[in-house]
Amino acid sequence: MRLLVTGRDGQVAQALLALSGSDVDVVALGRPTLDLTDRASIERAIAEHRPDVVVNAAAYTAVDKAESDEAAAYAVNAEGAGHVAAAAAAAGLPVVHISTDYVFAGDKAGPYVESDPTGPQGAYGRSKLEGERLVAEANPNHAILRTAWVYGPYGANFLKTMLRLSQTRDLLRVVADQRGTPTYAPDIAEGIVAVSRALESAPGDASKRGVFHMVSEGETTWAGFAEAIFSRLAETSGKHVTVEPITTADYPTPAKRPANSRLDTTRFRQSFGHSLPEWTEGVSRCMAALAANEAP
Ligand SMILES: NC(=O)C1=CN([C@@H]2O[C@H](COP(=O)(O)OP(=O)(O)OC[C@H]3O[C@@H](n4cnc5c(N)ncnc54)[C@H](OP(=O)(O)O)[C@@H]3O)[C@@H](O)[C@H]2O)C=CC1
Ligand SMILES: Cc1cn([C@H]2C[C@H](O)[C@@H](COP(=O)(O)OP(=O)(O)O[C@H]3O[C@@H](C)C(=O)[C@@H](O)[C@H]3O)O2)c(=O)[nH]c1=O
Repeated sequence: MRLLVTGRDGQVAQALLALSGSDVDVVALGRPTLDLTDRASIERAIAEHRPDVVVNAAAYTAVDKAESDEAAAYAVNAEGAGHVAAAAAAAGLPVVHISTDYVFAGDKAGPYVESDPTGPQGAYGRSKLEGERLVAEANPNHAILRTAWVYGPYGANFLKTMLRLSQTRDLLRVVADQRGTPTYAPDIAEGIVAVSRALESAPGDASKRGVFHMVSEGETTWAGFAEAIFSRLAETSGKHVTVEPITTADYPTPAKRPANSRLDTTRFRQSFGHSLPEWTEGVSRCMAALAANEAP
């Protein structure tokens, strides 16, 4: 099976590339070769590489910047995602599209299921929600995978920000009233491959089409995530960093984040017979990969 992945240098795209081997062939293309705002560039890539499934892992992910740059976020996350899905549809191919917990308002008491009403709190979430709509409209043969709090050895993410800040600080203030599930990019990549195989091998199966929540097992807060990172750092390097739990109000940001980002993964697990490991396992694996210098 060959996957054409948009966004070559992203966290998820890099994790997919790392899986490329005899079983799955991954071609990942980014700008300028493949630009989501240029549908013809996507069509050219499909014609040249002849994939079995197209995976849209490219996105405008600067959550705060999107507040003052909504048109740019919309061009990539909404219209661009629609272009990817339409180009795949024109070639008769399924599309796997990655979306986010930030499509929800975050005011539900329990974990969100796929059919819950959406209510994005910021420009990034709005653009991603519109992307979901345009993908579904352009290509019925789609799986939209909502994930959350992505981190990994490649690219920019919260775990790497914590490690960077710990080089100069012994105490970090981190919000403890936003709940969700950190999800390790290599586990997301495994999930995408499982979904892609299902789309390819079960062409008309509606149970494997639509929106799915795909995050690691378990849940925590950003402060809990930071504590897990620093407890492993202490084990491996002896460096101690204290996490001071604070409220969202204590950490003002341009974009409002959902207080509850928890996603119920039942539909994903039942439809694909696949689940992602506990979030704490990913933290250990990521720290080990970084310590072994497996990624920049
Ligand atoms: N990061 C997270 O915490 C979460 C991410 N997601 C979603 O998961 C997916 C993957 O995210 P992640 O791997 O973290 O993303 P990254 O921010 O690591 O990478 C995004 C990639 O998209 C590329 N890109 C941006 N604009 C375009 C464009 N116009 N054409 C082609 N490529 C473009 C960027 O390329 P360049 O280097 O050129 O800018 C970059 O390589 C996205 O859909 C995201 O919305 C969902 C939940 C959480
Ligand atoms: C760096 C830092 C952040 N925070 C808070 C701010 C925020 O509420 C939370 C996370 O901050 P970040 O800006 O790193 O993460 P953020 O960019 O909000 O992450 C989001 O990215 C997009 C792409 C998604 O789709 C989401 O699932 C989610 O992963 O942690 C602290 O409390 N203290 C700190 O020192």
